[in-house]
Amino acid sequence: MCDYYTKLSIIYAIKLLKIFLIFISKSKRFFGVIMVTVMKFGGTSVGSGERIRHVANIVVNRKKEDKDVVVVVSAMSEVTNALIEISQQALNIRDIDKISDFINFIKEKHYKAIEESIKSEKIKKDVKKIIDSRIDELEKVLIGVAYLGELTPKSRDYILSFGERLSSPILCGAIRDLGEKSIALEGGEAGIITDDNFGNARVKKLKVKESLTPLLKEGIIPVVTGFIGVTEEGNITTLGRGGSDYSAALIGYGLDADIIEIWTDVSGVYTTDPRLVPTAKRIPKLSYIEAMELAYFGAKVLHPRTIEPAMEKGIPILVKNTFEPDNEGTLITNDIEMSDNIVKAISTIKNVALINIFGAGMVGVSGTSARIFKALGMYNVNVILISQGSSETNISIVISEEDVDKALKALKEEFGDFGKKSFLNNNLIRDVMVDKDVCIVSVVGAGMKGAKGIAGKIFTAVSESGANIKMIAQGSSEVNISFVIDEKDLINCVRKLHEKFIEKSNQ
Ligand SMILES: Nc1ncnc2c1ncn2[C@@H]1O[C@H](COP(=O)(O)OP(=O)(O)O)[C@@H](O)[C@H]1O
Ligand SMILES: N[C@@H](CC(=O)OP(=O)(O)O)C(=O)O
Repeated sequence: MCDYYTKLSIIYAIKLLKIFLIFISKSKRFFGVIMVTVMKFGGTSVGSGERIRHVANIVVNRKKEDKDVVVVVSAMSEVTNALIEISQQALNIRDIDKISDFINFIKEKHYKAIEESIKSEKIKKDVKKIIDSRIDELEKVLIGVAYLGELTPKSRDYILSFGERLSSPILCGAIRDLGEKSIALEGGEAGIITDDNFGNARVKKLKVKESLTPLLKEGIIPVVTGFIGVTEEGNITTLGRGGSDYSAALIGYGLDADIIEIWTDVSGVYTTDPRLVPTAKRIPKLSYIEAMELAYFGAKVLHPRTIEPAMEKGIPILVKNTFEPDNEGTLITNDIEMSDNIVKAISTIKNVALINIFGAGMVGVSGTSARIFKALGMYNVNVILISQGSSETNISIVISEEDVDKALKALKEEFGDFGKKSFLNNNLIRDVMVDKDVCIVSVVGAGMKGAKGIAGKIFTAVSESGANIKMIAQGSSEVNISFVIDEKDLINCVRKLHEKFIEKSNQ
């Protein structure tokens, strides 16, 4: 009996708490504080008209829960890759017929999406008008590239921006079709102002609050292009591949959002890429630091720069599956959830190169590393991993494979010609060796901090998988150990680590 009354009072206490929380949220709104959810949908989530309509339904349902919603959308899947390819072809082959074929393909794809996602003839007509004018603009730029035989980083970014500038009006139309007010905006119009580092622009200013708050106050759902920003001079920039997640984080930061949701094609952040290891499991909770390490070291589900703005303001990030919206996904916050597993996840980066810089001349010469990194920085070469031997005769770095030529040029300019392998030449750098068929494997988990013997166990498992470790680095955060192996050994190595540290969790 007593049990019955205890249960009843708990139920009533929970109900009262819920009412109290709703009251707080409504009164916040009453006092002019906007409660915002930023929802970012990736390329696969808007990969067809049917999917766009499904996404519009998710957005509209959220709006009906009395939430202010800002949507950030990527290009339809494969469109950004196709834009990269055609811009390169316009430059190299300079074939106008190829450009016409591409334009027809893009037009058909987006027209089909409009037909499938929007029912109202009036809205369809409005959206087609926008799409027509953007595709016309795109065709002119591509023809310009072919005639001039010139593709600058600035014009390349302009071309790449069309992916998102075509998908956003369609999603906006589909939301309007479901009865909500919506406006499509470009990243710059939403207040993302960047420097002019085309291809990988950095944010200079955020005017997100000024741009979006008036719309939210009128009950409008802004649909913002992910991936792109604008310079103060008005040139479109891109934020790096996969950068729409970062756009969502910037908008969340600018609006002091309550939550930033990343809607994708998997049910959250997994213990490793589920495409690589089918037994990978969803991680229900991650700390910002763990998520940052995973994203930095290749977990494609999150763009590496997404975490920082959210972390700075303590805004939770929730990774959700568009095709399984009831799945809880992964919640990323400041809290460090200690699980039974010391190792929480494994991520990988392919298409990298290991550069080994040798030279006995480097011993005791202060500032050599600084000169190496300065030289690489001048050529915009991003260094992913660094390791220096204690003898100081060797520094190893890992960079993106596509940056190798630039890196060699930078080092030659700074240190003169190397390769003359004699100490008599008195060169600071005696030789530089490049290993291209390698990849990075990173093992991440907050529990690794201070855990004795974990590195030994990891490397034993790596050797059991048959892989040979070529370089090791441990980040200063101590929640990550990264190493380089041959790319051919990648799958076996990751599967072995996953089996040993995650599936059989007796670490
Ligand atoms: N640890 C991981 N957890 C989840 N997904 C991962 C992980 N590592 C890599 N991925 C890959 O990231 C993909 C989602 O990222 P992406 O293709 O950029 O999605 P979107 O188009 O929605 O932005 C997944 O399909 C998955 O294969
Ligand atoms: N469309 C851009 C930006 C992006 O973030 O896309 P996605 O969300 O589909 O990864 C790209 O492919 O790089």
